[in-house]
Amino acid sequence: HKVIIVGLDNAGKTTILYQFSMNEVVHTSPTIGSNVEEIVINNTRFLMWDIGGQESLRSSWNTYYTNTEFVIVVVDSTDRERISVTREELYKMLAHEDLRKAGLLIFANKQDVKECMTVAEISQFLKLTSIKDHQWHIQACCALTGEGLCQGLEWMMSRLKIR
Ligand SMILES: Nc1nc2c(ncn2[C@@H]2O[C@H](COP(=O)(O)OP(=O)(O)OP(=O)(O)O)[C@@H](O)[C@H]2O)c(=O)[nH]1
Ligand SMILES: [Mg+2]
Repeated sequence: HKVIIVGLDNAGKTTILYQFSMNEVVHTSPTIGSNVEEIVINNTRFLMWDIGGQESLRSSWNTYYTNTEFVIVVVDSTDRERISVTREELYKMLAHEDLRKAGLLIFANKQDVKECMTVAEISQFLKLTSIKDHQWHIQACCALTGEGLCQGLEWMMSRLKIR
């Protein structure tokens, strides 16, 4: 199952990818292009593409969309200034033909930081309840400790069973 991990630069996408594949916090630098890892959970294989989020790279996110079953959007919960940029990018993606059937998992990352936005605040900013044409789920997490990441994967697994 093909999964893409997107979101603004510095959101924690690469940190999440390597928590999934190695159970470790790796030292990251901004991703240019992408990283890909295979993750196997209960005999289910996910091919996860972690894509660089810098502004100049966002226009090429769409080259990764073909056959994507899940989009993981990683939000830096401490970045109140740019949540509206995430919202724009989110709705642009959801409108793309190649992602018509994709499920949407949102990670509200960096929950370890004091005074970060809560899941409720992020849901509201992103207007998630207005999304009717995609299955979606939002999950609080901390990529540094791994907290919340398994719950996100469990949601994806549960969607696969329904289909
Ligand atoms: N406090 C805190 N910092 C985190 C967390 N997750 C990631 N970070 C830090 O955020 C910074 C950016 O993480 P990356 O994983 O490189 O971010 P990215 O989304 O891959 O960024 P690009 O590749 O530029 O798109 C790093 O310094 C991470 O250590 C978290 O849950 N809490
Ligand atoms: Mg990265």
